[in-house]
Amino acid sequence: MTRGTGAGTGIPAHADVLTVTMNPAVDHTLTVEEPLREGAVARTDDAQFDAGGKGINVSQYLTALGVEAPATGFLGGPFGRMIADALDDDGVARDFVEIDGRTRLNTTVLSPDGEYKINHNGPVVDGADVDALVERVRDRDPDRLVVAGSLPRGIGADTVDRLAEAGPWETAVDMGGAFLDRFDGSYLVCKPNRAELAEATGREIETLEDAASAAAELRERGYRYVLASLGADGALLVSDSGAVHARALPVDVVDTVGAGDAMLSGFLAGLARGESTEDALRTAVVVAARVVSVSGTSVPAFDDVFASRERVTVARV
Ligand SMILES: O=P(O)(O)OC[C@@]1(O)O[C@H](CO)[C@@H](O)[C@@H]1O
Repeated sequence: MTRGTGAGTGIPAHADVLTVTMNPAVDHTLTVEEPLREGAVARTDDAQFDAGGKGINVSQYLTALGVEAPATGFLGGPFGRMIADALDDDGVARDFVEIDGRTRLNTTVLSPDGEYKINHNGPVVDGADVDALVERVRDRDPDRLVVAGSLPRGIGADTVDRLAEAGPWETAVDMGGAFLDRFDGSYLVCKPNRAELAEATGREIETLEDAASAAAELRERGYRYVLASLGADGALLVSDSGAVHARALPVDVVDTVGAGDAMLSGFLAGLARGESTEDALRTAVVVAARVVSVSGTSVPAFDDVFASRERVTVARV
């Protein structure tokens, strides 16, 4: 059955966490047995389609972790309907603004020689769509708002500040490095990866100490926490009490798509459960390890995530 892309059923009147994905995507993951060759057609039986876009992934991961986290943003066209249907099927509440443009399709190719990702820039969104989105967020009056992923054409960093300042909620952002020093508001947390941290601060990041001092500099620009995802080097959390590093867990990586979203989800789930920030960092690392062990942005089993956090070693930097 095809349903509309706007509001689903079961959207709560008040949300603990509400995610905003302004540029959602269907994530198309293809696995090929041979490296791609120019001029040759690669064929595969192995194709997967997931509802994606960073905020949508956070909603899916948080919902699976037991934290109610409806999703909003912009959806349109056939891929928008696929995403709406997938969220309904997975029990993730949604309340999107329907746009005239088409939601995008992003492709990941998993090949023996590596992981290739191609992201479309997405549709154009206009001022009336943004006004409608601000109203959706106000209607849900969340405790925490997560604004994540790239912005569709026609939208700038000021829209993120507008969403953050439209009510009393705390806002987490997960966006490209070029944006992270452009916001005027105060934010709960940002989650750069190493490249984004380097881009946001104009610094070279080679060591953990480099990452910690770049994150401390970024924090001064309006974030209570900077949660930096460092891939195989684990994660770093910088707050007003200094920098803490968590080692990554050993894991067989299938692909890294969604790893950062998983890390932010684990951190927010930890905070929602009243964990200390160090324990929330541990939870973040466990959730990210689970997500990289499955392909695409599908949701892995999270059964004993909270018990497993004791396996993560943390140390002050
Ligand atoms: O183009 P953006 O918005 O920066 O990133 C979009 C995206 O790559 O991020 C998610 C993984 O983090 C995927 O679900 C999705 O395809």
